[in-house]
Amino acid sequence: MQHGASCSCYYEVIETPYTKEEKARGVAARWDVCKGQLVEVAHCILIPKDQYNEHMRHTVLEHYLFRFRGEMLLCLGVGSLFNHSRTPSLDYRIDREELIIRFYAARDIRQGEELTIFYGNVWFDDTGNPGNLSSETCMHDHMDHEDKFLAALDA
Ligand SMILES: C[S@@+](CC[C@H](N)C(=O)[O-])C[C@H]1O[C@@H](n2cnc3c(N)ncnc32)[C@H](O)[C@@H]1O
Repeated sequence: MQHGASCSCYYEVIETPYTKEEKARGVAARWDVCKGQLVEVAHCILIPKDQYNEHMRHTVLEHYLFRFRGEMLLCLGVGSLFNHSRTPSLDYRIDREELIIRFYAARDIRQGEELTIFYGNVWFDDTGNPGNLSSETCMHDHMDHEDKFLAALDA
């Protein structure tokens, strides 16, 4: 079921009953998307390290931050609503200078399919159960992710 007004973009926000938020959402493709297609350009807010350590890591936002080379980014818009999958339909690249995350189709995606990203190995097992999260570990661990993405595009 769609939430809110529709738009001309590639996605729509959907309900995801398998996630446990009070209002559980994810993102789905509004139509077929080809591998490599740029799906979303999301602007981010850089979280100063001291503010992250003293405040944000103790809040729900800890579950929404992207870590990039030791820094924390809060991704605006639907960039914060992509759920995790071990076989994600999206990959992403972080532009630290512009504070932008670009999300690309990691493979051909069918209309209605959920748009997911890979959060990193610590978060969920294949059944969606919480993984071995430590308070030091943040949601989207970008380390060595770009190589994987570029390899996928070249395949
Ligand atoms: C970045 S948010 C994703 C959007 C979130 N579903 C929402 O409605 O706000 C990350 C949170 O979504 C949930 N989540 C994401 N992927 C999941 C999955 N594969 N299985 C279960 N919960 C998931 C977890 O609660 C996680 O803390």
